[in-house]
Amino acid sequence: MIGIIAAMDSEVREIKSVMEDCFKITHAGMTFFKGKLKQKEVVTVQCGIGKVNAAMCTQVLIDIFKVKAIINVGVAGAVHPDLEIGDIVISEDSCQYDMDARAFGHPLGEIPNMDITFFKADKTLIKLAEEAAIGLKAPYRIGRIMTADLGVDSKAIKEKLFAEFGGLCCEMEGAAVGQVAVFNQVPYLVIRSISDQADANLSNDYKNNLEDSIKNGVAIVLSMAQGAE
Ligand SMILES: C[C@H]1O[C@@H](n2cnc3c(N)ncnc32)[C@H](O)[C@@H]1O
Repeated sequence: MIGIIAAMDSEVREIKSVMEDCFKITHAGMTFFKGKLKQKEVVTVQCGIGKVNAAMCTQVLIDIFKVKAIINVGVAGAVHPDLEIGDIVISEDSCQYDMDARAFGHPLGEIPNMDITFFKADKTLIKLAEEAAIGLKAPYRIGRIMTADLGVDSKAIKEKLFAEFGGLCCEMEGAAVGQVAVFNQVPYLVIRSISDQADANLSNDYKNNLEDSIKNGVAIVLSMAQGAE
């Protein structure tokens, strides 16, 4: 069983529309759709926006649904200067850049007393996603995804983030899924499609590109399901 987590309703709707034998289970206020995607057993869920929602949802997928791998799909703001709207970012790892315990002597982004800043994604899932992107001729990059409970709409913030962490894009769930998955030793991957440039045009970009960007990300997940053993 593979868990697919998305923050938003339209992402789940896209995936659900191609699932078979689908039924609904509600847990912790979230609706899980269990069924088959290209013959693979999957459970798809809308976790809502933000790190706490994403973390809660990931733990439920692991404990209740016993998933063997987790894919978080969604949209993100571009941080790497060469990324364009619609491009795909595949996580090599992820970090929580709003974890700031520097006042207690810990580096920015490090989870205090746990000695970890970057949550490594699963190599096999990375390869599957890359093959899917190549197959779909979708422009993609593999690299770091940066997560916080913050919508980034400033060139200054994104430049600071790039300098500090070298991440490709910013969003609000990936590294929360990453932390829970890594601590539970469950393979995970984040796939993001760029919906905006994380700058002052955020609200316009986001509104105009959301639906197309969502489709790009979901297409990768569907193609991965097709290709996986
Ligand atoms: C608002 C939703 O879209 C993603 N998202 C898309 N663009 C950005 C951005 N510039 N900053 C933060 N999150 C973003 C988040 O992950 C969240 O789920």
